Amino acid sequence: MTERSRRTTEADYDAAETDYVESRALVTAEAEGDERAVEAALRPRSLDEVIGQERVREQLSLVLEAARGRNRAPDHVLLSGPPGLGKTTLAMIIAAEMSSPLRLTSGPAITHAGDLAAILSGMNDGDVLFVDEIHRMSRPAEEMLYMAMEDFRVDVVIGKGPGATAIPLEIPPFTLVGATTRAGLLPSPLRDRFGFTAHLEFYEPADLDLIVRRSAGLLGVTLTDGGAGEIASRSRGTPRIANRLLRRVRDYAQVRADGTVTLEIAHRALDLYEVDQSGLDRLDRAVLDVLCRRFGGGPVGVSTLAVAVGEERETVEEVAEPFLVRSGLLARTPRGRVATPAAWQHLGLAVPSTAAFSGAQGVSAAEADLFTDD
Ligand SMILES: Nc1ncnc2c1ncn2[C@@H]1O[C@H](COP(=O)(O)OP(=O)(O)OP(=O)(O)O)[C@@H](O)[C@H]1O
Repeated sequence: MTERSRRTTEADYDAAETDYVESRALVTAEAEGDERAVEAALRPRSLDEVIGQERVREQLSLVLEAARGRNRAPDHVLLSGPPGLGKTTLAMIIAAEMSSPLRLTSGPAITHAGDLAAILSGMNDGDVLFVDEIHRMSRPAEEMLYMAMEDFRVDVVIGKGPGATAIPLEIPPFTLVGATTRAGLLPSPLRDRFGFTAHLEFYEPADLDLIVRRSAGLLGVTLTDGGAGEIASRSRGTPRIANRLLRRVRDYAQVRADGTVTLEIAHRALDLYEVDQSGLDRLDRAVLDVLCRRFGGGPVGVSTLAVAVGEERETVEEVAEPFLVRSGLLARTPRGRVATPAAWQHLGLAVPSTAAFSGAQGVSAAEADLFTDD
């Protein structure tokens, strides 16, 4: 295991432990101004506390209950979906519901097969291993994982070339929970080894409303119906954003008003933070702006778009794009990303009669990338 991955794993593990061992340390966390700790304290702890995602919740509850009944580790679970929808939360809940320790790591931290072997060799019967961003694991580690998932065994290769020897290493039965924002990037041998796959969808405003109210309760924030609704409707279907906006609106209410989050206060605060009525933030608007004003509505490749807005391709692709597509403002086509008529209207621009969107067929991000040059 490399020093970097050891540090990542241990730090993550410590963070998970802290989440679970300590009670909801909101007061302390808040006093220390630690936003990450506040976020951790807002996480639902059991499936019953999870709001929305009914189908995933029901399916997962069945998988876990059956495993508990058989007194066996549940099948490996793959969670996919855009950031902030609750993948880490669900991984923690799986471990908690199985009363099993949780180990956390991430794909980018596993740079060598040896890193993975070191993690796996420290596992105990029934442990849950959470690998975030599993699509970013190195190829040799990925191949080692196939065998570990299926046979609970890995071959650790010692040495190089003709003198190399493979030492088999038995691993106690464990449950792998993989999370990915890009399920399409997972090679099918890996995808097929997950016994249960759940795709998390963006949340409906009514669910976000409940999430905002629950978090406000935990944070001790007084909030009116209008205030909750306004935050929910600007949260881009994402609980993490709902919680973040709630914290910013709370700051505004505390400093500029009497502390109560009303519709008016939420409205003013979110305008100040440049989150518009549809929940689009600066990056979303920058993507649409560049697409319409600089590239005439597209089609344009995602890498070009990312350079034009000064962001990483992954950020545009994984953070901005899914919400823009879902909002009907952007389409992925075989020739590149295209602004829809609604995007022009959203920016207050006239829809050009020659808009590239006419007749555009929406395709998945992976398909769109097959055709574009970036
Ligand atoms: N269903 C839910 N009900 C209530 N709160 C939720 C729910 N899902 C997520 N949250 C809240 O949203 C925050 C973000 O969730 P989480 O970290 O699990 O997302 P994620 O999908 O793992 O994101 P990333 O991929 O960026 O790590 C959590 O702190 C949690 O409080």
